[in-house]
Formats: sequence, structure tokens, C-alpha cells
Amino acid sequence: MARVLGTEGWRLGWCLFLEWARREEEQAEGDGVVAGWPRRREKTARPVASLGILGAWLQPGMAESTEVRKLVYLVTGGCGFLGEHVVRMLLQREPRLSELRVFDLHLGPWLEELKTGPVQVTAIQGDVTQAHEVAAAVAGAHVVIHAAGLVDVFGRASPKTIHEVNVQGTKNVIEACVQTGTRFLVYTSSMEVVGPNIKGHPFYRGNEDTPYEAVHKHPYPCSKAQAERLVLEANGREVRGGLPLVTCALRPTGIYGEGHQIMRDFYHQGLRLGGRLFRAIPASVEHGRVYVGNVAWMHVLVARELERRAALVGGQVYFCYDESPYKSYEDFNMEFLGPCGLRLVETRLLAPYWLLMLLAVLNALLQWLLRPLLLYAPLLNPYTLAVANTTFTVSTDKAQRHFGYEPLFSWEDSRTRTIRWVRAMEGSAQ
Ligand SMILES: NC(=O)C1=CN([C@@H]2O[C@H](COP(=O)(O)OP(=O)(O)OC[C@H]3O[C@@H](n4cnc5c(N)ncnc54)[C@H](O)[C@@H]3O)[C@@H](O)[C@H]2O)C=CC1
Ligand SMILES: CC(C)CCC[C@@H](C)[C@H]1CC[C@H]2[C@@H]3[C@H](O)CC4=CC(=O)CC[C@]4(C)[C@H]3CC[C@]12C
Repeated sequence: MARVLGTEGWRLGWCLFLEWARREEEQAEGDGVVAGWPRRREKTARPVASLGILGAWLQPGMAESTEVRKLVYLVTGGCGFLGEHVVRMLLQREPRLSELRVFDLHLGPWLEELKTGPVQVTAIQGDVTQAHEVAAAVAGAHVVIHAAGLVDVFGRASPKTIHEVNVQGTKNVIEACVQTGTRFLVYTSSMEVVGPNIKGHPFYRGNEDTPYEAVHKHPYPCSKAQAERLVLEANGREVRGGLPLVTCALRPTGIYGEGHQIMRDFYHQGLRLGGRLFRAIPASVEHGRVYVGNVAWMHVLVARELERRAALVGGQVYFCYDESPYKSYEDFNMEFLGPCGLRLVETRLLAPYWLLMLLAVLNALLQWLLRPLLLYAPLLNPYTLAVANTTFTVSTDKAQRHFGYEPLFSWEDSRTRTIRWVRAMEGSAQ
């Protein structure tokens, strides 16, 4: 990551240093936001001041860097499936990072190994529904990537809890930015904000401007849609110090890759069924998927560009896309599970759609009946069946046009990495 300074590098380094010194000086004079960046907490406010003018170049691991490390990022939900990839991507690809705060309800042990590098990694165990915890974590951060959320379409959590985490949690993040002077906020939204809708209308290779009747009933897409609206409406609000908040929302389709719990579930189910999975969804139904590394990369890129291209990117939504092929949900999973020894058995004649819907409704009924005794939350319910059974794919270049996004991982890379991860799971069928 660190590059050796040549003549050009020194010139660039010197310019960056002057700009850094100017901002530090302005920050020391005023109480609040200066030149786009808010004041940092005292603990991290002047990490190099005592080392003198060349202090920044003398920090371990920074001596040869062309960039001055000065930015503080906060990732909420940083220990989740996507969050972990965002955290690792920031450490690898954001050379201006000085501190990375990882905020999550449940902290992962893997965070420990990240604490030895040049970036200060601060693990914060906290709850987004608690405004004071969020404000304390946000204070002094330059950029917030808000990926925390309750991803539940199986009826594990109550609609109230989903709303509290996804909507109230997002409100808390926005208010914390406003109160503390943090100017840049990236929200992890979802394709579910658009669809599939309850009428089962197809969305075929659509983009951000494709008209679609977005009607939600399920608590998860409802909450994501509300939270996304709050984030976009907050764009331009004045934050502490007088400068405007710049926000945007990324809408991934179905994310896959290392750490994907549902892929793990399908894999283990296949093993239990003697290496077989039974097709439930017609192969002709296309379901949009995107590799987690590319979703993380898009977050890192847009966060970087929010200041420079505030007028263009602020208040915008972007589908998260890459080169993953358009396939049905099950056929796509077989791209990884097939090479790991599972096969997809064709059962269309045995399991027509009406039968699947009947089973899904029965599951929902059982869930309701058993709720006082135990939590029954199978993958198949009327909502998941409708989502899996409705074509929903995106085709867009908006992120490429607005902030230069190109997938970092090719389809071949994404596939290879995911297969390697499945194979590494205990009890591989190979
Ligand atoms: N998995 C997918 O296919 C997609 C996910 N998304 C969105 O991406 C984001 C991340 O999702 P995943 O990584 O898949 O889910 P995940 O469940 O693996 O990660 C979410 C993280 O948020 C944390 N969290 C939950 N409640 C919290 C609270 N009250 N306070 C603090 N942290 C809390 C969890 O502990 C978890 O680490 C979510 O906002 C989700 O809506 C969007 C599109 C697709
Ligand atoms: C045999 C069954 C019919 C197959 C069930 C598969 C389902 C569990 C999954 C099919 C589509 C998935 C959803 C989709 O990828 C979009 C999503 C976006 C999000 O923001 C959160 C996750 C999810 C709702 C995802 C959940 C699992 C499926 C419903």
C-alpha cells in the first residue's frame, strides 16, 4: 500500500502537508468544522504535533506514504458480513485514514489482528438505537459509513425491533452527524427499497431512473425505504460549524461472498440432503447479485468522493452492481456450491409454484402458532418466495459516471474467492 516517494511524490506530499497544516491551524482557532472536516477528539486531534513539522512522516508505516493520514472514519455494523469487508477494504485502500472506528452491537474477535497496523482501529461496542452511544462514536469522525441494520425477512425479529434498528438507528446517526459536525454520510440501503414489489412485477435490468411501482408491506423493506428517505432528505442540512451535510445511499442487490450466512445455510442443507438441493424457482427468474468485495469497494470510493463531488453525489442513490451474471437465485448459488460437491435436482414437476406457496403459508402459520413456545423461522415464507420468484436485476453505470466506480473484483475473482470460502467450511462435501 505504501509507495516510495519519488520527486513527484515529494511535491505531492509537501502540498498535502501544507494543506494539512492549514486545516490544523484553522481547527485550532475555531471550535468546530473547518474546511469541510470537523474537529477531532483530543485523543486523536494532534497525533503528530509533538513530533514537529515532519512528525507525520515519522509515524510507523507512514514514512514512505505519499498521503498524510488524517481522516477518521466510522463504520456502523462494522462486524457484520458486509461491514467486515468495508473495514478491511478501508484499511487496504484508504491511505488517508488515521483512525477507523468500528461500531457494532457484537464485536468480532478478528478486530484484534487489525490493531497492529499504521491505522488506529477503535472497536466500539454499541447500539444504534441508543442516541448517546451513536453521538459519542460519531464525534470527531469525518466520514460515517452506516451499514448497521437488522437484516430479517424470516420473522426472527418483531416489526417494532426492525423499525427501531433500521429507522430510529439511522435517525440517530443523522442527528449525531448534525450535532457533532460530521459532514459525510454513506448509507447502506438495499435494492429492496425498490422491489420486488408485492405484485410480483419484474424489474428487468433496470437502473436508478427506471419507473417501478415500489409498494412495501414487509417490515424489512419498509424500514430500509424509510431510512433511505431520511438519509437523502438530510443531504444539505447544516451541521455543527455551519457547513452542509453530504449524504448518499447505496443499494446493493443480493450480496454474496465470504461470510454470507444464507449461502452457508444452503450449503449445510445440501450436505444434510446427501449433496443435493432441490430446485424451487424456475431458472428463467433472474435475481440480481453482487460480490461483497465490490459492494465494500463502492462504499470506500463514494465515501472518498463525497467531499470532492458533493454537488453531484450528495442526495443521490446508486445501485451496487458488478459483473456477476444474471441468473436465478438457486442457479447462481450453484456457481459456488456446485464446485463444492452439491448438485441441483430439477423438481419443477414435483413442486409447482402453488405447492411452494402453500408450504410458505404453512410455515408462516406455524411460525405464528409456535411463537409463544419457540422461534420457528425457516428460509421459505410467502415474502422470501415472492422475492426469489420475481425477476429483479439491475443494469446501470450511474456510479461509474458519478464517482468512477469500476468493480475491483472480476466475476472470476469473486467466484474463486467465494468457492474457496465455501470449501474451507467445516464438513466440505469434496
Ligand atoms: N445481505 C444482503 O444481501 C444485503 C444487505 N444490505 C444491507 O447491508 C447492511 C449490512 O447487511 P449484512 O452485512 O448483510 O448484515 P449483517 O447482519 O451481517 O450485518 C449487520 C451488522 O449490524 C449490526 N447491528 C445490528 N443491530 C445493531 C444495532 N442495534 N446497533 C449496532 N449494530 C447493529 C449487527 O451486529 C451486524 O454486525 C444492512 O444495512 C443491510 O440492510 C443491503 C442489500 C443486500
Ligand atoms: C427455496 C426458497 C424459495 C429460496 C429462498 C431464498 C431466499 C431466502 C432469498 C432469495 C432472495 C433473497 C433476498 C434478496 O437477495 C434481496 C435481499 C436484500 C437485502 O437487503 C437483505 C437480504 C435479501 C432480502 C435477501 C434475503 C434472502 C432471500 C429472500
